[in-house]
Amino acid sequence: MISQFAYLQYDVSMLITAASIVFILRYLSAALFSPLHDVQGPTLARYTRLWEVYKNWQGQLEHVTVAFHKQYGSIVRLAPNRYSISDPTAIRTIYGTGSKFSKSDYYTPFGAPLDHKDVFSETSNEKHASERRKISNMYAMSSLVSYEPFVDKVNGVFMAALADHAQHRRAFDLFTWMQFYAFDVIGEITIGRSFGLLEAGHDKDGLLHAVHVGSISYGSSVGLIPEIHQLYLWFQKVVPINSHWKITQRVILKEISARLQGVSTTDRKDFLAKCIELSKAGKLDQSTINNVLGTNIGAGSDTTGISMCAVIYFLMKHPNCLQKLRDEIEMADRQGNLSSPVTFQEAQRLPYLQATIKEALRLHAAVDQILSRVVPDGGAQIAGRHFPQGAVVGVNAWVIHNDESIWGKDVHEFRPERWLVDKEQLSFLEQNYLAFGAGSRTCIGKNISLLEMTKLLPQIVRQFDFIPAGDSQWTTSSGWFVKQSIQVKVINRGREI
Ligand code: HEM
Repeated sequence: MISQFAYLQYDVSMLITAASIVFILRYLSAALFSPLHDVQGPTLARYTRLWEVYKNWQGQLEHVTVAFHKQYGSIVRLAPNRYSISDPTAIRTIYGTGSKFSKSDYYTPFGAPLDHKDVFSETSNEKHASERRKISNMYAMSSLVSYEPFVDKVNGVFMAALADHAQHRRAFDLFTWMQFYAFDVIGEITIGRSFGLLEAGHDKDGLLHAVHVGSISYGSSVGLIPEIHQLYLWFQKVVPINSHWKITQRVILKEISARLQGVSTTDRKDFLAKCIELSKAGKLDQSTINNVLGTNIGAGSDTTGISMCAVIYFLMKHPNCLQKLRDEIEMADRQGNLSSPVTFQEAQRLPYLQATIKEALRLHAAVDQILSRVVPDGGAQIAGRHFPQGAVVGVNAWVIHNDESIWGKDVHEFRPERWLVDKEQLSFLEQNYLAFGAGSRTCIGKNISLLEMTKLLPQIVRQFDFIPAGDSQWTTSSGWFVKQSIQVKVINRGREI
């Protein structure tokens, strides 16, 4: 009996050793004999995806990627089969019209754990195109007018919160409050009610935490080893855990059911109302509705919060730009070109405001990683070399926005004026601007975020001065989104639009 057990132990250890050798040999041969074996990057990234997972966990991947491009040139290896490209021509090749590159399975863990994927996490180009067609009208410029009253309402609450901070000379974290603002607006626009974060002054229902942990942190790390996601989904079926995704779903399902039963207001033209209308016309099914509402909350809140925080931060650090913006707003007001509150249409006619937003997002793009895509059948020529099909490639906004050959010697300076150029030069800059992504997978919610930013900023900069309440430099931490942290105070200038 004892000797049989010893044999069994021997067999098992032999098996483990053999499996490990096969595993290591597979990795080594892939690293040494791949047609891309000579692409440079951190040594560990040649053999394992864990290097990028570790860097993502450390929260500075955008800076690390920029630094590696400086060291190694236009192609940098991030993992055995993942490459960051800094050559501007790659933007058209990878994301341009008619491109056959598809999203890599990095995106899958960001989506709902359902067979029916949302537009953000769907990897098939065909399925994505059909899903996006069904919902795009709700995000179109023509739909924005119906969302304006919701933005105005939350803007009012936000201005009151700032006035209260000013009156009590209270220091607060700028990003956190911009995040409260952005979540409250997206709540109003999407499900018909604000999440009440500005009024509460804290993440009262744990929604921000749930989105951060369940979608962003989870997606950005598990996306780098997506096989884990399949295991997690299987595990969830066996052990019914209270996942963070379920927390956001509960909020959404509660609102849908209230609306269908006529408990909540039905005369609003928000996303929920539009989805129900489309569903009654047989154009949307239940899971698409859940996906639309969930994606708005997951993809449309932190991004806008980060971007608003960036605009205010850079204006605070550049009083001359702040003054130019104020002059533009006051001039428009004197000429009778600004209503109270400022309409989206009026804000679009404020060129310095538009330039300021673009410049802030250039220097601080919300997303820290490459927008990864899979090289299609037949391979592709990118940045002067052939990539075989199946290789994962992408351009990182932080890298391209730091490229001196595009933006000039003052690439690191905050200078909104760089956007106030003739049509041809502007179109060149915009082709190299990735804050909202590019091509068929470009941000569907861009106009909504611009609606929020361009309406709120004139009000804020006119009425308040922001000053650092401690360290004047923010700190940042990334993991798909690059979130900031800085304590500020506001001073009420006593002027209102
Ligand atoms: C300033 C705010 C925003 C920024 C910086 C931003 C950034 C981005 C970026 C970079 C992408 C492309 C991702 C990729 O290719 O991998 C994207 C896609 C997306 N964004 Fe935004 N976003 C913002 C606001 C919003 C809002 C307000 C919504 C919804 C209300 C939204 C919903 C989406 C969706 C659904 C996609 C996927 C589109 C597709 O694949 O067809 N975003 N966003």
